[in-house]
Amino acid sequence: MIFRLKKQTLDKIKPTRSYLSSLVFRRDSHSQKPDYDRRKRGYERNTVVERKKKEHDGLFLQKSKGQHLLTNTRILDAIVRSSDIKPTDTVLEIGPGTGNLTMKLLEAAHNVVAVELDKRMVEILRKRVSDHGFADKLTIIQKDVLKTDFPEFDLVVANIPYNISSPLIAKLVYGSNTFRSATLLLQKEFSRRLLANPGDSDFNRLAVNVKLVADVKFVMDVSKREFVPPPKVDSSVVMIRPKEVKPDVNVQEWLAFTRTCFGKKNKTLGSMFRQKKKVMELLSLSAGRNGSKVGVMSHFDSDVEEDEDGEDHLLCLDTDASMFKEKVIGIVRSNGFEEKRPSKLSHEELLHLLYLFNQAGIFFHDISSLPQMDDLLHE
Ligand SMILES: C[S@@+](CC[C@H](N)C(=O)[O-])C[C@H]1O[C@@H](n2cnc3c(N)ncnc32)[C@H](O)[C@@H]1O
Repeated sequence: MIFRLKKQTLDKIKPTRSYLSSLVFRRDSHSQKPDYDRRKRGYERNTVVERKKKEHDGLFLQKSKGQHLLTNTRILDAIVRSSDIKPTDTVLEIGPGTGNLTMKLLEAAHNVVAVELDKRMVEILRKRVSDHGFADKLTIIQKDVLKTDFPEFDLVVANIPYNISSPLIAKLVYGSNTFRSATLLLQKEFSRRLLANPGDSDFNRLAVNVKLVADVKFVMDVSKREFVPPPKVDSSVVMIRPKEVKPDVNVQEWLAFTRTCFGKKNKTLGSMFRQKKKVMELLSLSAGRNGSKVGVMSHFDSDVEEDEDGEDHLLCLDTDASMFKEKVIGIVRSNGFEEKRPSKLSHEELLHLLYLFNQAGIFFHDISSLPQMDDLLHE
């Protein structure tokens, strides 16, 4: 068993075998083996060094909560400058941690609403803010940001935990709050995906969904060395600005449609909509919408064969299903989409294709399931 140590104690530790085994790794005196294995000692000494790296002012930082604190003042200032905060603004900060960014935001904004999951962080933040005389300007909500209804705010500025990037951005851009912009520190790779445009090789479902309703601008890259503890990957700051005029489309229908279109990388729309599984799924969803019952799924489970492209073909078709498949393919073909790849299409083209499907009574979203706003990325 390894005991947790205070920072002061850790600072005193010299990584020598005798000191570590006497102080750090002492179990109870009875169970301690006199000839403790050398390799095991080395491993445990490394563990202490690793633990020490994850400690910040005596606070153990948890990777599972994405606790990588941004410590470089120059970068914190640059983020605040690029966020375009007005002195009258209410800023929403997600994951304030110990308050490195919060302090800067409090100087620039009228007030800050900070949503933080970790009680220990909340205590440190509260004390730090009140020591600097800013307590009146800060509201802390100690909750999981994904399960919190936001109060009104003008801007979001945050160094967020990377593991919730996709659902959090979905909550912001497809949620009910109106705001000017969200300046977010994200994993570099994720921000590149978010910034991709139609025609780019990496244009993807995340970008197509976010950019339907918002503009995304690159602000700057931030090296992993600027964080304590350093994460494994570099980061980037991006600014997301909700569009003033958003397309008139059912969001759930759009999200389900893009899940289909971007589900298989590099497939043409023709081959996508020829897949047996997809045709049957659409038939079932659309029949449900149009008020008729279909029980055709089971007819086909045993009547499918795969060609050399890995595509499923229906061999023995029920008349309804066969006609439905022709209808689906007909829409894709007659509008010139058959040979196109979704990553090459503009929003206008994708919206037009969805419109054509819906007009023909073909739907993508299962109205009996719960709304899935957090699903921007998953295929
Ligand atoms: C990357 S750290 C940023 C800390 C601070 N803003 C900074 O820049 O130094 C992310 C913070 O988000 C908090 N956090 C993680 N998951 C959260 C969630 N679901 N809701 C709210 N806060 C969360 C963590 O506890 C941590 O303090």
